[in-house]
Amino acid sequence: MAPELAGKMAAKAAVAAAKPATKAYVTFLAGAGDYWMGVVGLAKGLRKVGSAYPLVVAVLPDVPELHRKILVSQGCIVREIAPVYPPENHTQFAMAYYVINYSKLRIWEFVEYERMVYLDADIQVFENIDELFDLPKGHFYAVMDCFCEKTWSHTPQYQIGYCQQCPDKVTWPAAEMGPPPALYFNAGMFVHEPSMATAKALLDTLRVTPTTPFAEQDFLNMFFKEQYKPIPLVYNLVLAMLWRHPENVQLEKVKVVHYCAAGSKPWRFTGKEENMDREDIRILVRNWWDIYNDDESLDFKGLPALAADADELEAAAKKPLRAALAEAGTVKYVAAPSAA
Ligand SMILES: O=c1ccn([C@@H]2O[C@H](COP(=O)(O)OP(=O)(O)O[C@H]3O[C@H](CO)[C@H](O)[C@H](O)[C@H]3O)[C@@H](O)[C@H]2O)c(=O)[nH]1
Ligand SMILES: O[C@H]1[C@H](O)[C@@H](O)[C@H](O)[C@@H](O)[C@H]1O
Ligand SMILES: [Mn+2]
Repeated sequence: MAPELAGKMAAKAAVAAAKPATKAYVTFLAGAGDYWMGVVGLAKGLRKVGSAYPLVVAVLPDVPELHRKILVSQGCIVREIAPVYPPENHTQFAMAYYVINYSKLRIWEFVEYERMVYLDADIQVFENIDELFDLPKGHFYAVMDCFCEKTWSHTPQYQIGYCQQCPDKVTWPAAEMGPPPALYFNAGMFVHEPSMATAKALLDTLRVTPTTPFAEQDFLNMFFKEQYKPIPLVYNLVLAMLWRHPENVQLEKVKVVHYCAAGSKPWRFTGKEENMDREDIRILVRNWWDIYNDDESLDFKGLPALAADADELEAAAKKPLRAALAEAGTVKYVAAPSAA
């Protein structure tokens, strides 16, 4: 190659490398509680599977400085967002719940990214899912939910035993109840395209939409009804699928696990809640910890002053799990590597 051309190409490559990524994973963090551990686990999981894109963490103002520093030390891009309040005149006792969940809508404002894959902090990625960034644009991609858990008892679906995961088991009684409900996704994982126009439309619509039990999840389902395209459940295994629809699950093919069933958050797992004593659940929780405890990667390196505090936080958060595993006697607990 002519040296001139090679030089030009090298210059072009340097410009491309210097350009900020236009694709990124994004998660969301609220409060001073222990969800930061979920974000750390997720950041490590994404790194472990060799994701080519960074993890942006949208944080509410109430996330303590220490937690933000831990996330930065894990390679995350921390972005503060303004809280989104639910429409006026709605149940005050549930205010915190709604503020937390509706604030997720701010991620449409991250317009420096053309495409993002949103993942809840209670999600772990066990295989590379970068291919999701290449899906055709113009749609909203997410995995279909399951209606069989008690959390759904307020819905007609649950009351008649209908679930979109097995629509032939109990067929929808269209004669009495009208057309079946639209396909409904779990909002713990989705692929979206940030846009100020969409962000504005979301907030404007929210202002005139009554709150509902599944907060932003119900809202997004309503808002993106026409654009929604289901993707295979390997991209968001809602744990209840394991006992509600085992015939639909091939666990060895699952790439993304969503620890959303009651009592399943790995960092506060006790194994005592319903279904949590299952072997598959215990293994999935252990797999999450294996990634969380993996110190091959960034693991608080370079922030020695903060490490002591981080250790204290981790030790406190791990107590229930250690006790549960010791009790069960099935899993050998491996202490977290030293943060120093
Ligand atoms: O104190 C909290 C609570 C929640 N979160 C963030 O909000 C996300 C959603 O909360 P959960 O994961 O606890 O909720 P679930 O997965 O159990 O519930 C489901 O319903 C919710 C609304 O009811 C959301 O739609 C959520 O994405 C969906 O999977 C968390 O992952 C986390 O990213 C925090 O940071 N701090
Ligand atoms: O189906 C799931 C499940 O029932 C969870 O417990 C609930 O938190 C989610 O919002 C829902 O989508
Ligand atoms: Mn979740």
